[in-house]
Amino acid sequence: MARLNARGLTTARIGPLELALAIGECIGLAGPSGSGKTQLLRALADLDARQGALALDGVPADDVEPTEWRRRVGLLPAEPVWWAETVGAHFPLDTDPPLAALGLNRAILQRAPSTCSTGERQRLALARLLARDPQVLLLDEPTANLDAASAGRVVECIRERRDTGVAVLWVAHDEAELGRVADRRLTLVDGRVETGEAAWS
Ligand SMILES: Nc1ncnc2c1ncn2[C@@H]1O[C@H](COP(=O)(O)OP(=O)(O)OP(=O)(O)O)[C@@H](O)[C@H]1O
Repeated sequence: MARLNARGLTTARIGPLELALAIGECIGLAGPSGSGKTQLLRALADLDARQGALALDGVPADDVEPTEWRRRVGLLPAEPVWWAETVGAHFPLDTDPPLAALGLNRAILQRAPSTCSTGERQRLALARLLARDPQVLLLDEPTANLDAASAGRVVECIRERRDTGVAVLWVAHDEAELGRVADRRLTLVDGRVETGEAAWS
């Protein structure tokens, strides 16, 4: 059974398309700018109006509270939003976010988000997402603002989650990065899945 399954998924800008993301699988999603990658992630996270069927571990999205669906199917946007005064206020209570694994010091939790660098905020947004323990990770260019060392930490962190059964959909423009992280790759063109390749190295 697929961890995340989409059938006939259609929004104003994508589809209809089929997608099956297996337990412990990382699919790399490529495609030209404007092809609909972000829109696909948003549709899977149930953030936009859509048609078609979505299911998580066989349970239809319509049978799951939208907030619970979004906790289980976690989206890391390309431009994460910060609303509270301190970084720490964005983290759920009683959780242990993987800050050290992402090269971040706990002291950063006391700071205002605006005082953090773009790359720090990108990793903090990932830590915030992982702290909620999603079963599916939808990652929109998660290493776009990072140096090689930080990007490597992100890759390791996501691999560890994948190895525990989390399913990952990883959007990137960098073919080499997708080659490193993805079990297989899909390409989106004009909102439709154009190619699916067999397993990468
Ligand atoms: N709210 C909106 N109103 C009108 N058009 C939109 C809206 N949101 C997205 N689009 C359009 O939908 C298309 C797909 O956008 P999307 O952000 O999914 O592309 P993408 O593949 O993620 O691109 P990139 O690689 O540049 O991030 C684009 O042409 C975009 O301009």
